[in-house]
Amino acid sequence: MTGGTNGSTAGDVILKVEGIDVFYGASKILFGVDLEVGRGRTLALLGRNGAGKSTTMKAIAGIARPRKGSITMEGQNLAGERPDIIARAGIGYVPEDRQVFTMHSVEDNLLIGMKKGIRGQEDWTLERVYDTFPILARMKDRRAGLMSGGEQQMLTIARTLMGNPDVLLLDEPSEGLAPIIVQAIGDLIRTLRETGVTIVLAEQNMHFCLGISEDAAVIDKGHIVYRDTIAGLRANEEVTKRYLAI
Ligand SMILES: Nc1ncnc2c1ncn2[C@@H]1O[C@H](COP(=O)(O)OP(=O)(O)OP(=O)(O)O)[C@@H](O)[C@H]1O
Repeated sequence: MTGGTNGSTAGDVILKVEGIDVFYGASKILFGVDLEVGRGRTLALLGRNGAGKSTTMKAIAGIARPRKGSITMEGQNLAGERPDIIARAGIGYVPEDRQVFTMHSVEDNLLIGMKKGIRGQEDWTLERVYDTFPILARMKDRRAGLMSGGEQQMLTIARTLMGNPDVLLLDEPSEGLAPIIVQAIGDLIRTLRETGVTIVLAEQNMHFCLGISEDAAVIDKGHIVYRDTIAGLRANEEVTKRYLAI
């Protein structure tokens, strides 16, 4: 593993992944993955198609079970716990495949996601979500299944926020969306960062992460191969050429 001298996340670490191995059947997919996410920071987990980004996110969210290693949030070990326990510990997960309740209205989708945060905080209310996502306010009575991909992505993020997470996992939120929508999602993530939520953003596209994340980790064939600030990564042509599709 290589990385910049200033490391990735100085200071207070809220989420720590140490040495996790994940298998799908007999195939080993993650090999001792380590990540450190600083409180209130945004970490971009970058890598090519099939590198292991989604599997890492699923392991943190409790959907893929690590066979080895630990995942700690505020010192509590969550590796191998059920997804609902992990969500209750303050981790909000937005999967790649945007899971909205298609037969329900936008507002019902948001209400389904509503719960207090682990510290009892109720920072995200319907009102605040509609303020932050005006597009959802305009569509609140629409059936979620009738929304575009970008709108569904926004709704999935908003629904996850209604659970008042301390850490938000976003798995390729820009995937398959038109450039103008990708830009809107980028703006939204920038707005969310200002609220102090910690974000882990899995992405193939480093350029999307510039100006959104401070920290970067690169995964390749299930190994973390580089950790640094995103600025350090951007300046490292050898690493970006070798491991990222740029
Ligand atoms: N359910 C599964 N069963 C078996 N192998 C899987 C499964 N899901 C993913 N894989 C394999 O695990 C590896 C890592 O996949 P993963 O989805 O984590 O990569 P990724 O970096 O998120 O890529 P993508 O951008 O395609 O989502 C790939 O080789 C993939 O084929």
